[in-house]
Amino acid sequence: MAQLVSSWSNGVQSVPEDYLMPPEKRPGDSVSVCNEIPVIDLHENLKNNRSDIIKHILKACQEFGLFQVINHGVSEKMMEDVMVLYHEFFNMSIDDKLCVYSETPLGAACSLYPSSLNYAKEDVHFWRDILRHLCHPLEEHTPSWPDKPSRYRQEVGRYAIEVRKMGFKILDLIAEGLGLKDGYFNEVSQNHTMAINHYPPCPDPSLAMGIGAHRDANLITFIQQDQYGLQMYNHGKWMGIEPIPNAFVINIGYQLEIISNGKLKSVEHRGVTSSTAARTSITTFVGPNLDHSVAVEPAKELVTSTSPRKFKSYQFNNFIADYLAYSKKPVSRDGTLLDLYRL
Ligand SMILES: O=C(O)CCC(=O)C(=O)O
Ligand SMILES: [Fe+2]
Repeated sequence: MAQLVSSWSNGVQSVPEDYLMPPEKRPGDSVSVCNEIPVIDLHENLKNNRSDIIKHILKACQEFGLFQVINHGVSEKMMEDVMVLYHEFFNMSIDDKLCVYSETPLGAACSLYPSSLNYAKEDVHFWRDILRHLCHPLEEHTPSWPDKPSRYRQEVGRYAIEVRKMGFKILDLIAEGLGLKDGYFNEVSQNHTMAINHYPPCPDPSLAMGIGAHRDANLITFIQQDQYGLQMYNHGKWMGIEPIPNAFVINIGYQLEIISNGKLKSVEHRGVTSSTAARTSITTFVGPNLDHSVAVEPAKELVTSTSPRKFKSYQFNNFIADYLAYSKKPVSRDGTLLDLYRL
């Protein structure tokens, strides 16, 4: 239990040695918030011009691999309530958190753990705690979820349903933009996992990381954030993502890059800490299940004589094994995990 950052960091005056990032992995010079990252108003655009919004989304996925959406259909009240619920959750006593704490979170239906799935083998830890659980099918998974605060299962269950609906709506817009049929991504979207990150205030944010540079292994990710801290790497530099109340940040994962035959780009991103404010991000990962039996590969419709196939076919569980092995390697901008899958 002592490993949860939220259980020992309150009042700590300096960053403990096993949280000191090596210089090349530290946040570096001050990063400014980027105003060019598209903020797409789904309500206005869908009402007035569906084809414009599709173009807008595709352009964002090609240029940045990331965009924000507002008026997305998930109720603002629900988003606010769930954020308050998670503040309460991470402020609960250690004893209350123990019910879901796990030192071996990999493969668990629900667990609360520090840093990453790899804590025991890490040289340096990240300055965060994570509550992670499966969400689909809902009835199957809610019994494994926390039962404190007492409204947890009901409120988060409703939130998961709404975010899933929004997710499919956005995936259908992306499918249409790529020239794929409605519902094209349904089969590779059966895994719906929520990971709620909590980054307590850190005595020296220049020396630690909330989460290191990475790309997401899944198809697409939806993030609700309450404070600044998320950054993406683009055009040779790190850029901050502005926290917009009631918006979702949407970022493209490796599977969407591969299935789109490289037309959409996965985005490298990371999270920094603050010395004054705790940060909570409610992350929803959508992608294939680990036991997804059909090979993942570029959509046949996107492979043509002018756009030859770029990636091999593979089983998703093998990809995840490579992803976990790769994430332990030193950061290098010369290549990505995708090089292993390129033809
Ligand atoms: O905290 C965030 O905003 C991002 C977290 C993240 O990138 C992840 O959990 O994969
Ligand atoms: Fe991520």
